[in-house]
Amino acid sequence: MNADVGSPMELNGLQRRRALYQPELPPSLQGTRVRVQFGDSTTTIDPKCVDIVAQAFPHTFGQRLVHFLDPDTMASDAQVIKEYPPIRVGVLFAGRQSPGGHNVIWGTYDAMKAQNPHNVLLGFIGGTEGLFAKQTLEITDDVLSSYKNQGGFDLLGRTVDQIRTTEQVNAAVSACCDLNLDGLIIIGGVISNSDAAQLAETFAKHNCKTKVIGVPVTLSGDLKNQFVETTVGFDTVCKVNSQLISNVCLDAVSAGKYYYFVRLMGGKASHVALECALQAHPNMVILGEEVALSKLTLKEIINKICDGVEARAAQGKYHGVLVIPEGLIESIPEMYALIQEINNLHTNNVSEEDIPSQLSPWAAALFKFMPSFIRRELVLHQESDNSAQLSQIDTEQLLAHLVEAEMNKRTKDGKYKGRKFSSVCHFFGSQARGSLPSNFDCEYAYVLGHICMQLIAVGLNGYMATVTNLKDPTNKWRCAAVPLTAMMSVRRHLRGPGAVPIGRPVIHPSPIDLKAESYAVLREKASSFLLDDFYRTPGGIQFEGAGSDTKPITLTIEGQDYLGDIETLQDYLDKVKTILKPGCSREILKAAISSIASINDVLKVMSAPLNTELPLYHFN
Ligand SMILES: O=P(O)(O)OC[C@H]1O[C@](O)(CO)[C@@H](O)[C@@H]1O
Repeated sequence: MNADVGSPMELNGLQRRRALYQPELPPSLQGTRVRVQFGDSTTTIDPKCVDIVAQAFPHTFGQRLVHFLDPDTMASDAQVIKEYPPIRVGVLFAGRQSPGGHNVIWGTYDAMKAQNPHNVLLGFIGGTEGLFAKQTLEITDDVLSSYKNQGGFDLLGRTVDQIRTTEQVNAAVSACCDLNLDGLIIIGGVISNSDAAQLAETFAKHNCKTKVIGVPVTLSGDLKNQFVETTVGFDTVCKVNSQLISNVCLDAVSAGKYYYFVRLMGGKASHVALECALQAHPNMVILGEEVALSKLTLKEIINKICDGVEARAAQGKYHGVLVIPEGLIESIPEMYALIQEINNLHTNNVSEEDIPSQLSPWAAALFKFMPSFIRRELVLHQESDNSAQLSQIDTEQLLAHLVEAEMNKRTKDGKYKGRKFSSVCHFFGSQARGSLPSNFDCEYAYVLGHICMQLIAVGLNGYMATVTNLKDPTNKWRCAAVPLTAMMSVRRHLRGPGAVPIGRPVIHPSPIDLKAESYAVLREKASSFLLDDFYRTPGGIQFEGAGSDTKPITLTIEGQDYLGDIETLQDYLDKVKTILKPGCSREILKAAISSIASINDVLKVMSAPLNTELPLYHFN
C-alpha cells in the first residue's frame, strides 16, 4: 500500500482554484427534507435470466426503484428522509482510478454532516485490502480540503478490484461488523458493483445491519444500461484523450511523414474510442464491436488499414492517425479464441511459462505467428474477472508491425509505389485517467455521493446511486436508486439446440450500440475522415469562462446529440441534415431542436429539400 495516500497535498494555483469549485445539487437533494418515492419492483435487464438472478439473490432480488422528488412534486406516498441517530459509513475505491472519484466521498461527507454533525465517514485506505485489514482514515474537512475536484484516487488509494472469495467476503463482513458500520459505499465499475451486489446479499442473509451501496465510477463508460446513462470519469477521459489525439493529428499533418497508431484505455467496450473519434476526427478508427459483428480477421483489418494508407498516398499524403480501443484485440475472432484458451489455462493454474506448450495446435500456430512482445503480453496473469490484461497488450504496435510488413510486401510486388510507410505508437491510459476532472464529472460524482448517504439513511441495501437526464443542466437532473440485481445477467453460451445461460450473474460491460446515431455519423464521415484530414481540435478541458459550458457532457451520451460546434444557423442546419434522417427517433429530433434558440428561425431559412426531408415542424 502506498504510504502517501491520505496525506494532505500541496496544491498549485490551478488545483487551489479547482478546490474552490462548488458543485451544484439538483432540487431533489437540496434542503433538509429530502423526499423519496418507491416505484415499481424490479426484475433484471435480461428477461431470460430472471429466475437465475432471483435464485442467486434471494434476499435482495426484486426490490423497488427509488426516486428522489423535486420539492414541488406532489406525491401522497412520498417518504421524507427524517433526522436519524448518528450513523457510521465506510467508503472505498474498489475499481480503477477514474477522474471525479474523490467527489463521491466529498458529496457523501457533506450530506452526512448536513444531517447530523455526529455522523462518521470512514475511508478504507488502499481500497479492498484496506477493508479486509480494517485500515481506515476518518474523513474530515481537513482531510478533504486538498482533494476536492482533484484527479486520482490518492486520498485513499486502491488495490485489487475484488471482494469475491469466501475469505475476502468474510473479511469484509467482519470489518463492517467490528467498525459498527451502518453503510458501506463501493466505488467502481462493473466488477466492483457486481461484488457490491454479492456483499449486500451476504449482509442481508446474515442480518448484518450494514447497507451496501454501489456507485458507477469508471473511465470506460461501459457501466451503461437503461438505468445508468454514463459513469463518473468517462467525460474527462474522453475530453483529455480527444485533445491528445487532436495534438497528434496536427503533428502528423505538419511533418507529413508518420502514421500514428493510438490505442485508448477503456476496457472491453469501445465507448472511449467512439467518443474520441467523434471529437477529434482521426483518419481511421476501428471499433471492437464492429470487428466482432463483421467477424473481421486480423489479416482483413491489416488489409483495410493498408488500403487506407494507399488511398492517402495516392493523394500525396504520407501521414495519418489511427485510433483503436484496447479491447480491439479480444474482438478479432481468432485472437478471441486464442485468448480464451490462455484464460482457461490460467484458470487451471498453468504457469505463464508453460502456457505456450499447452495450447491446441491451431492456437499454438497463431501464438507463434505473433511478435515476441505480444506473446509475452498475451500470457500475463489475468484480471480479477479472469480476462486478459488489455492495458498490457500493445495491440497498436502489433498493427503497426503487421501494416509495415504488408506495405513492404505491396511495394515488393509492385502494387504500392509510394514512400516507405513509417509509424509511431502511443497508448493513452493513465495520461487521461489521472487528469483533473471536468466540471461535469465533479458535479455528477458529488451528487452521487449525496444520494449514497440518503439511501443508507433510508436503510436501503444492494442499490446503486443513479442520476438521469444528465445532458440537461443540474437543476433538471433526476436522482434515483436502482437495485443492483436489476442490472445483472448471465452470459449465454451455445449448448445443444439453443443458447442457455451459464455462469454466475454479474453486471456486464455494455458494448457500444452499432444502431445508435453517433455510430451512424462516424460511419457516414469515415471516407471524409480518411482522406480529407478533417481534424478537429477540441482543446483542453475548460473549467471556467466562455468555453467551459459549450459541451458539458460527451457527444455519445444516449447516442443522440452529435452536433459538433455550431457557428451559424446554416452550420446547424447542415449538421442536422447529416444526423436527422427520415425515420430517426423522436428523441433525437427533440434533442436537436432543443439545442437551438427558436424553431421559427430554422424554418425561416430552411431550404425546400430540407423541409421535405425533415418535418421539424411536427414537434414543438
Ligand atoms: O493497467 P491498470 O492500471 O491495471 O488498469 C488498466 C485497466 O483499467 C481499466 O480502466 C478498468 O476499466 C481498463 O480500461 C484497463 O484495462
